[in-house]
Amino acid sequence: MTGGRVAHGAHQMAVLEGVLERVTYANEDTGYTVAKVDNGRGGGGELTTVVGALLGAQPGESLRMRGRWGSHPQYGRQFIVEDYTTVLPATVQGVRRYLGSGLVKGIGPRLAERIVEYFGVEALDVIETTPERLIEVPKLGPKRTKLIADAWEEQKAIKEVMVFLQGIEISTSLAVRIYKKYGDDSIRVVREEPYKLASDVWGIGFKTADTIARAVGIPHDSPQRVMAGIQFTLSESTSDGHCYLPEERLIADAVKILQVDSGLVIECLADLVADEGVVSEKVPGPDGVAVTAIYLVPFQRAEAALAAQLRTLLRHPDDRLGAFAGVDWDKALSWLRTRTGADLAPEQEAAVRLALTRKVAVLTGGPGCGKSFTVASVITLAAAKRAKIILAAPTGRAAKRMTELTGHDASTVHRLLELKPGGDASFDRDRPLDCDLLVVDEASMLDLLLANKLAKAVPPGAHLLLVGDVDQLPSVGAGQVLRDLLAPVGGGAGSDGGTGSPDPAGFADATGSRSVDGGSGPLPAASSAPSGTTDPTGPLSVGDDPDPASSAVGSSPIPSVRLTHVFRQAQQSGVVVNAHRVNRGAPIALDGMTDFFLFPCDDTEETAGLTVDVVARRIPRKFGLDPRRDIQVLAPMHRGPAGAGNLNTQLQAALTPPGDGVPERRFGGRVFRVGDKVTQIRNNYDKGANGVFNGTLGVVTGIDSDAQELTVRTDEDEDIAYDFAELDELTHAYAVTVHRSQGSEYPAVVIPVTTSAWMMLQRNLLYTAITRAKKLVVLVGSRKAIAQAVRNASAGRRHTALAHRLSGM
Ligand SMILES: Nc1ncnc2c1ncn2[C@@H]1O[C@H](COP(=O)(O)OP(=O)(O)OP(=O)(O)O)[C@@H](O)[C@H]1O
Repeated sequence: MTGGRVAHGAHQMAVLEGVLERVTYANEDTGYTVAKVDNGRGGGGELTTVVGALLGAQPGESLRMRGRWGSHPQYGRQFIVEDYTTVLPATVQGVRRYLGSGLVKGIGPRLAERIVEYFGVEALDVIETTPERLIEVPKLGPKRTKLIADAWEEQKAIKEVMVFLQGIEISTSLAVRIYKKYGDDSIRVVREEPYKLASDVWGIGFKTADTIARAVGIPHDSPQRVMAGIQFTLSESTSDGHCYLPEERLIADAVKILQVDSGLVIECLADLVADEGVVSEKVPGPDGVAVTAIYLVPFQRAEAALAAQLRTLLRHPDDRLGAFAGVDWDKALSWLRTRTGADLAPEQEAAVRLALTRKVAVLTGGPGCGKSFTVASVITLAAAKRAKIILAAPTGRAAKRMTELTGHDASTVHRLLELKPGGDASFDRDRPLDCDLLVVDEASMLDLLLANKLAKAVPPGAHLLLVGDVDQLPSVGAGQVLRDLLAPVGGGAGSDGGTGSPDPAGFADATGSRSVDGGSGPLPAASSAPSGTTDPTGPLSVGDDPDPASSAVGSSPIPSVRLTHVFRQAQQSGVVVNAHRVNRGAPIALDGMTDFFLFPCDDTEETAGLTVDVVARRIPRKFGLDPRRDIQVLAPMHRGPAGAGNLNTQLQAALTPPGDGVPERRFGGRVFRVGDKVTQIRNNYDKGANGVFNGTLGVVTGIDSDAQELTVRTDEDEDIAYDFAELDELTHAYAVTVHRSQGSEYPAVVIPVTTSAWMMLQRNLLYTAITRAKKLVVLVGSRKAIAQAVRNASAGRRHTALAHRLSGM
């Protein structure tokens, strides 16, 4: 079959068969691939160049490609592939390559060699019809024989589905996923309900489902298509951070995406609302005028539930930190001073009191303002009262940092709640967490869905303290929870500082053996209540703050404090100073800085090259930092010459180049090598002890072609195995986008800023990037672009109604 016959058909369509020898280039976005095929011509191993959509084909596979011959001005004669199928090879050489390519789990190149040596060209036949004979191969044990037989059976079952799916141009890895999801029902689902794939199968979105639907003959204006398209439009908008879309905007966007009449969209939208496929609700829009908001169901439920739960928590009559209701704060704080060795600033003091006396509270502030110090103080006081404390953060890195700063164990929110595939959590309203105080750091990263799950799991009577910097980029997922919690209602000024009247009760001794019963004392938190309130748990709408020290966040329904004072130590840091300058719109200061640099460069491509040089040579030389471990490139965008994608390619070439004995594995347009810095790009609940989550960083430590596995040692020191077919869950992480870096800190941060990223040049983006650095920031790029970013404070507004729902509390 690999005889290299070339048959010319009508319209110059030709068929080429041969073994895929190697992939020269593959664009993972478009699937465009350039590869070399051995079609048996020229004897001396001369290879034919083929180009086209070959994504998913692996070296070693025998391909039957349809297409036409063409000629490239530079590369000469080549075969342009229209479509292809995988065929079984018929020569010893082909069988060896096929078996050794990793297609069959349990067989790697060496074992393939041995099997083919023994059975010759019959090897595939033997595996197919009498797999038990494999045991005849020297040193092949019964266990391995069985493994191979099973893997082959699975392959066979998948094959029929594959043939069908490949016929409609679905890549092998997607076909495997479709098969895993629906099994023998796969062909029916694909034929009759292709849009179901978009919601059921990771890696298939509306666009792919739409292509499949077209291929199986679903009409362009079928209601199935339009409804799926409306939901897709909403789900796209949630990726932009919106929780809902105003009806008119949804219709306009859906018309554009679907290319159908608005009348049809309006009709199908009405049906969707009636079928509860989406929720329609009147809410106040950005300028206060009511709009009809259309939500995907989970987002509307989450928004309503989160507001309701915060209200329940805030108002609940029980108080698990009731001891603090009657505490003598002077005593408590002076005791605290003996433990920490420093006085709290007045605004920090206000925050500490708020956290311990109000059941829901928010602490915000920029770098160097002492958020961590304040949190540590809250924890120290609560621990002295033997409170059960839980600490968590949205990312593993943030949790690790919280542990370091407080000396108490912190976990990720995902692990804390034991989130499972599909999004269910072990802990929720029916089975709340066992704690008196839950502190969540980096709360700006909490998206609506996660915040809702978190709030649900807080036991009534416990305290929830959310800590974060509201000026950071909002969460990657939909919503802007922290910002909404701080949103002022009405025109009221001042935040509430939670100041309380002194209580005669003394603070617990250092051992915490004596607990203070505050039940009979006045409730300090009520200080900000409108006078005359009788609600023992304090008011829900907070009035002016009598404490001048805490700066105004505005009168939000959720008690909050914003720290504004930058501590002296932090003022020495160029990173902190410039973060604050950027945040208030002042130009970046470089004079005399020893930890903040700019390498000016106006050309985008040169900026990329310079960035690589800074990471691979300049910083390591001057600061002795390790380019992989200590330095992180944070790019405003993924695309473009100075985007994270291209920088990853260049940084990989500089830091982890190909070499003899460096194992590698190609997937799509990427090559993974041992030593590569990588990151997980989806939540996978099946991996590791408790799942591996989007954003987890790691290093590739092994590539095993027999087991068809690549191993990654994560930042959390866990070894995670990836089947070769799962490598689309990983991407290189030498450079990541600023959005992906949220909640992480790195010793050194390098930020390429070019005018070509103009759309992304926003103040909170640059601010977020700078604040990720612990010791060193190097900007590379255009002064103009940097100035533009600093000026542009118009952070895109997100459509959410959480603030509105909270204001109704
Ligand atoms: N009350 C205080 N008295 C003296 N120094 C303080 C006080 N509070 C904070 N600091 C110091 O100021 C610096 C910044 O504090 P911290 O790290 O807590 O702030 P932060 O940058 O806001 O925290 P994070 O960004 O981790 O939330 C630290 O060196 C800290 O020790």
